[in-house]
Amino acid sequence: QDANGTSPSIQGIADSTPFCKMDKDEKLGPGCDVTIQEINEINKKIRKDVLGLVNTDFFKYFKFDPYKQCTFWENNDGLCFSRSCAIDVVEDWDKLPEYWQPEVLGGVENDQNIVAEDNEANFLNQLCEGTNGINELQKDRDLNYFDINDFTSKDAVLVDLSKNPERFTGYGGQQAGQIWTSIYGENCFSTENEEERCLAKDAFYRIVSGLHASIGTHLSNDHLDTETGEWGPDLDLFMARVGNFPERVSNIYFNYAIVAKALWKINPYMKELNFCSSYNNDVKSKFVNIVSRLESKIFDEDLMFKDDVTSTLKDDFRNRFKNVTKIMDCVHCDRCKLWGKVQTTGYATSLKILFDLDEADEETKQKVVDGLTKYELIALLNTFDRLSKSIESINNFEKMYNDRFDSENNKLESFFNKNNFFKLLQKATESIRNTINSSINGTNNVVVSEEKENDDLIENDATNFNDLKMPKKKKLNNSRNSNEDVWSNAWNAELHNVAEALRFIWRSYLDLPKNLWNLILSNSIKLWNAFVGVSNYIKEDEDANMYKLNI
Ligand SMILES: Cc1cc2nc3c(=O)[nH]c(=O)nc-3n(C[C@H](O)[C@H](O)[C@H](O)COP(=O)(O)OP(=O)(O)OC[C@H]3O[C@@H](n4cnc5c(N)ncnc54)[C@H](O)[C@@H]3O)c2cc1C
Repeated sequence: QDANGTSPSIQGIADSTPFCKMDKDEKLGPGCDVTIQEINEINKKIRKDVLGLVNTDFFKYFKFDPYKQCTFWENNDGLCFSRSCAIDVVEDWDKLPEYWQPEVLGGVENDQNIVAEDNEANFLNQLCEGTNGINELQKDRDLNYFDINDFTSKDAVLVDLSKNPERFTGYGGQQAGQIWTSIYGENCFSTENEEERCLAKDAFYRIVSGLHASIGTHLSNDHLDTETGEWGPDLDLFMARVGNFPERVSNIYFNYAIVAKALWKINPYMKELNFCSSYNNDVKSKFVNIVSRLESKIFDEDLMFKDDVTSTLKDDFRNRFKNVTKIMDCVHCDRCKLWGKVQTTGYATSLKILFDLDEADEETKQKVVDGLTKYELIALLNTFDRLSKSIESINNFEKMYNDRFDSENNKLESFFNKNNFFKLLQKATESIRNTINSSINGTNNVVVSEEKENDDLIENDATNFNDLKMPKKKKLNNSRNSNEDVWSNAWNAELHNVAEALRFIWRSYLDLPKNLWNLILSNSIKLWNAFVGVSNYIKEDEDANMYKLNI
């Protein structure tokens, strides 16, 4: 055992756990001057505010079109019939809080139909004081990494995200597999510059894999136990989907860095916009509180798409990511589609802010910041919350894993180190070996050896078996040496054998008259029976056991 009391074999197992394989003090990769440990610390500090923010009335509503056609393959008809796949849409406007009612919001007449017809876009715009807050949907589509039609469709619905949590839905199988394959398949860029392509490919893959792993973390963290009917974390599922793959865990942190940097980058402009202050002062302070904990070094977006040569690559990247957001239309499970849209739009917004907003250039500022829609902001914040929640869950799963690992180690240790079956078996084997040796060398050795084993057992396990009453140890006279014992035993045995033989002869002489008398009597009876004819009636040599009862 080492200084910590851990046996080398167990230490070896501990070193090879997936969590140990992750170096928490190593930087997350090129472009990220931050470690997993540092992100854990940041996340702990801001988690409460992030949660508070996504539950405010501004950030908890999202608009999307669940009926939009899948444009990537035909015959995409199919439905997820599980209740967990369904979404609850905001329909009953009367039940919304007073400040959500149309007459309070910008003097719209008390006519719910107007709100419905105008689409909720108008409704939400007024929530943030229209032009004073977030601008109308941006028409300049070139800069977008998502499909802007998602929010202009007349079939789009408004959903309260807090009432439709991202969790296990049961969606999976071939359809889900096809979606993931298509998404990963978008990671294919055409450029001569090998280095740029590698960086773009790597970033694209990490974003998609981080999204995939984050979804896997949520569905494992909020999983339905079909036996008890209760929702809760499933450690085995998490390990199978994410925990056993340090690379996937690291990609979640990478995505956290990307979205955090995008938030950091728009922070100065949020102040300018006097963001939604008229409806909820708390929102702004929470936002500022979160962003003030983030640092610029968390992600260096300048490493990618550095010069003009890369602008084609950037366009390619943008179009391919836009495809990822559109592939979400092919998802059969509405709940998964909703969160898929929220998060891909959140990443799309981050990429736009990171790669197209040049703080030194007023024109890009106009294009990017002033053009941000509230849906992008809602998606951005909610995506950050999803990642923040994933990181919280990963830390929680790590604790669960270590607790289980420790308790299994303890069991393993006590299994091998205490007086368990295998130890007793080992002792029994030694004892048998000694017995065999003793029977070859002499009988007393067996006794001595067994006694010694008993003594050892009692002494070694005195602490473990205090409650057990063991028989008193026999004290043996060990003064004679073993050779003397052998000869004296042999002599005594021989004497004993001779005495027994003499006793047998003497006993035979004593019994002779009685035996002679019995013999004469038995033969006389036989003769008499023959004389009177009984011998024909009973066959004496017949086995008595052969008689049968004929009842
Ligand atoms: C957009 C979308 C949203 C979804 N949302 C939900 C949801 O909210 N709730 C829910 O219960 N299910 C959701 N699903 C389904 C879920 O993601 C899985 O597809 C499903 O649980 C089946 O999992 P699986 O083990 O078959 O492998 P999948 O997760 O489907 O993965 C397929 C293959 O991809 C590889 N892979 C897995 N994870 C990664 C990773 N992080 N990085 C790189 N490669 C990886 C593995 O080789 C794996 O075999 C969603 C699916 C999609 C496409």
